[in-house]
Amino acid sequence: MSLSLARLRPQRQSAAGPVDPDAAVQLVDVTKTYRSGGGSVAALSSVSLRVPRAKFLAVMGRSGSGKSTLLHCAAGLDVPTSGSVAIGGTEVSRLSETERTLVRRARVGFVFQSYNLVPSLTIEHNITLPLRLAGSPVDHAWLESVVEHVGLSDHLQRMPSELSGGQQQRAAIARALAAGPDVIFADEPTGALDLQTATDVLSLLRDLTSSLSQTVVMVTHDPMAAAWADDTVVMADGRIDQVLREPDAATLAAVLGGYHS
Ligand SMILES: Nc1ncnc2c1ncn2[C@@H]1O[C@H](COP(=O)(O)OP(=O)(O)OP(=O)(O)O)[C@@H](O)[C@H]1O
Repeated sequence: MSLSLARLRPQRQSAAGPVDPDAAVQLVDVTKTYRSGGGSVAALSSVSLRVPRAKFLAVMGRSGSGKSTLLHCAAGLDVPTSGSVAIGGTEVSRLSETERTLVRRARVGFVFQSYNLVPSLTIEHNITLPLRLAGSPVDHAWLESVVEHVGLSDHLQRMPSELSGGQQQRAAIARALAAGPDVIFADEPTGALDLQTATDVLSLLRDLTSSLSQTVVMVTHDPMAAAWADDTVVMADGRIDQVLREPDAATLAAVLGGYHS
């Protein structure tokens, strides 16, 4: 039997409650437990989170607080032990691995600290790779606008090694945007960049939410980076401990400092 996205249309009801079709991402009562050394670790405990469309959300918290686990579950890379995760109204937490892969390819973009571009492909082919993997046609008008948006129109035929770190990260952002995803997950996207280049990349992510109504969820340790987001959730011991609305970097640094003492 072939799988198609048509079969994975948005649902209105999930085992954990109603799915909100207007949310880009919705977690309801998500728990993730890992077995570890004969015992178990609760990496996420009863996490509920709704990320509206066109929001830029930062996720912070000290090491081990559950940020990566949250990102992996929210992006459909992993399934929760209990609770539900919906992306663009489709409950991914109850799909098979193959179905989740299809949803991810069509609806989720990823940006990583290390860019993860394929070194042997041109920038153009890197950007269109997710579309080709998904067997989707390349919408050239959309692609042109995305490439222009990230400022790489003159670099499409170059190889990744011929670009600066900031340019490579902008190519990775274009790749994440190419399929018109419900949400882009960015994991420490500026961790490898100098301050000015990091500022350019954060300004671009910020701009995507306003000009393209793109939802972005960014995990970061850096209060300066998180300050570019609309809101910041602070994780502690696998829970969302605080939600800060439009905090500035100084407020975030002070709040984060409290978790390290
Ligand atoms: N595969 C795994 N097996 C066992 N325990 C795990 C696994 N993955 C994560 N954990 C544990 O779950 C908890 C949350 O880990 P997670 O990686 O989500 O934290 P984090 O906030 O992303 O940390 P960091 O900032 O260091 O990346 C930690 O106690 C971690 O040791």
